[in-house]
Amino acid sequence: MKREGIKKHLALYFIAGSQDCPKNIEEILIEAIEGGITLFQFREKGKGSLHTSDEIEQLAVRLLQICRTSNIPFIVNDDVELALKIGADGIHVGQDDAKAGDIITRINGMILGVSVHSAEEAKRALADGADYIGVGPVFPTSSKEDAKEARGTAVIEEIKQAGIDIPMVGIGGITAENAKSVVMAGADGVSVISSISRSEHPAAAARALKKVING
Ligand SMILES: Cc1ncc(COP(=O)(O)OP(=O)(O)O)c(N)n1
Ligand SMILES: Cc1ncsc1CCOP(=O)(O)O
Ligand SMILES: [Mg+2]
Repeated sequence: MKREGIKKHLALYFIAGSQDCPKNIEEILIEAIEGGITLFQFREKGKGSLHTSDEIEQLAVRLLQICRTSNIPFIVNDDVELALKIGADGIHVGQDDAKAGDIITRINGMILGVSVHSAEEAKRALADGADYIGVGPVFPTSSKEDAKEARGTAVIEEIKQAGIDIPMVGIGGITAENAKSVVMAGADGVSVISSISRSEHPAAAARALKKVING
């Protein structure tokens, strides 16, 4: 699945690691899938995350199995080796991670996502072979300790206006209340952590987001 094929999966892109989940992450993922998420990223990092590589790999495999039974593509954040080892569907890297241009030859057609914060970075991600970009933080977030300043939908609009043709999601502080503005600005979908993972009812939270995005 490359650029055009990925667009439909970007509609509601759920990201989580155990640190984001007040209850069992597997239960939350199952409920999020019930609610209609279209893509999942395993992002085990930051305060409260698992420590050992064995624990992380075992959790990744369990979550991958859940996604496989529902045909939800499974993306690994940051860790190219883990993505390759467990046979993930894709890898997501940021500007401070392994460089997209360097890993593209190693990932054998896996989906490649890249985080960008400007039109310039979006242009480079496209040239490096990224299948999609994550743009943000759009709104302030508490889920990423080293998040950059939130820039609203301005960067999404800049990328669209510059004619950089690459599938994209907005990320950071997105809720059912503000998701529409992200899609209206030109994103193909939204990526969320806490709106789903910290909801008392993850399925209902995903459903509410989906309704706004599709509506
Ligand atoms: C879809 C999506 N967009 C952006 C990010 C952020 O990636 P990065 O800047 O590398 O930060 P970390 O998530 O690694 O802390 C993402 N993970 N997913
Ligand atoms: C991983 C990441 N990258 C930019 S903001 C962010 C965190 C998004 O989490 P939330 O949806 O809870 O604001
Ligand atoms: Mg990263």
